[in-house]
Amino acid sequence: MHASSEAITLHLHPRHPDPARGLALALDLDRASGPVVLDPARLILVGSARSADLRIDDPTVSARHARIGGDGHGIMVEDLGSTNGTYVDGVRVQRAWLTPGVRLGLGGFRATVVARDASPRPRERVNPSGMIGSSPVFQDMLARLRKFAGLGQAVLLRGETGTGKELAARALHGEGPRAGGPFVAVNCGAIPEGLFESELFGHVRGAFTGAARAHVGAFVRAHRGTLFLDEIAELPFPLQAKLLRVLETRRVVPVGGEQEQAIDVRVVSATHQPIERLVAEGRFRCDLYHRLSVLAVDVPGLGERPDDIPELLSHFAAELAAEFGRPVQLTDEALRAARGRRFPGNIRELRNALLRAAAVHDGPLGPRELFPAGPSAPASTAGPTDALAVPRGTYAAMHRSLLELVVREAGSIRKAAARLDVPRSTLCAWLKPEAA
Ligand SMILES: Nc1ncnc2c1ncn2[C@@H]1O[C@H](COP(=O)(O)OP(=O)(O)OP(=O)(O)O)[C@@H](O)[C@H]1O
Repeated sequence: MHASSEAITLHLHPRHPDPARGLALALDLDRASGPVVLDPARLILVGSARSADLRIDDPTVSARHARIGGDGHGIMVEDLGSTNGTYVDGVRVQRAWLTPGVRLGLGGFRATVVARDASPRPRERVNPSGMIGSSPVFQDMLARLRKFAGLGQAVLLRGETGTGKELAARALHGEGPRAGGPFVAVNCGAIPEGLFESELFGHVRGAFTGAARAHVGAFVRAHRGTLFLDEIAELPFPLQAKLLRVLETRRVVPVGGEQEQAIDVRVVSATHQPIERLVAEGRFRCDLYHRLSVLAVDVPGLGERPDDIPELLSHFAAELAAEFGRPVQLTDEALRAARGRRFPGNIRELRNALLRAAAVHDGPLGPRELFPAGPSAPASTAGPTDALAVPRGTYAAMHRSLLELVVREAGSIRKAAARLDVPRSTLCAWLKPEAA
């Protein structure tokens, strides 16, 4: 997912600025020199360029990354077309007010906005990375994320498309000890097969035709931070072995190069595919799967937390109101209708429905404005979607399909192996296609 590649950039208004406090802000960069006071009467240029007023020496920060300054009402940050984006509480923004307590991200660099003269304090325990939702299933997931954030191990995020896996990855990064390091997101589903190696590990100049310049790979860019590998199931099979080697040796060699480079990276990966089934079918390496899923988090779809839908809609309405500079209101009827609807594209689909409605209609938005295509099948009619059909073929094929069924039922190969009382490696071997 793609907060970083979304077509729409929000002009976010995270909280209404309180002029009394909003004008007395400082930026806590976690430096020994203490927070940098933000002068409401002055615009400062923030970036990695030597000439920047506030220089941040970080490879993910652009030379002229953002501008921060007062406009008489409060202090704002404005992205200046940076490569890796400006984030407020985990949401990519073009422009946003800064208020005490918000987490400002410049590329992979993180800083906290604090009230001037206030000593930096840990953020109150609100949902991390601006993730909205109060339902028990969602709060359980957040509790898991918080617990895992402090650990160094790899995390696999599983969940349907649009459920917030990238936000969850950012939360793992932002709430953990690597928060000051870079967060680098790579969408494995969007990289042409021939470029994978170079994207992940980099290449030296002249490594292949067209490689006129050296390229720093994602692993090196994520050094001391987090590498988010989205759509990990799309990683071509031959690359899976290479990725495994890098994870085991903690060293990368750029394409065409000889020099190994040590890397210290936490890998968080995500998939909306039934990855255990892909492992069972021999399409995803079992050993890599185990490497990536030391810890796993299931990000619930909206179908599992319909009670959060009104809250999410109200949150997005407030964001859009700030962007459009006019109120965006939803009727109670619209909120009720949304709660009873299915959203296969989950939160992304929900937000886009509101965005479309708010762009077209000025007044309060009812069900008809929000869902002009008419009612969808109510949420409760969603039947079982992907029951595994066991083929009536050869004994070997049926045997494998039944094992796959056990893996899916159990939720992981490890659990399935425990249920069958066989070592994990044995189950992996049985599941290989050639074993059928
Ligand atoms: N809990 C949440 N609260 C507020 N906004 C959310 C939440 N979860 C997701 N979003 C928003 O929904 C959109 C989709 O989220 P995200 O890209 O993280 O999903 P994803 O699961 O990674 O999607 P994909 O599988 O398609 O890559 C984003 O705009 C994100 O900001």
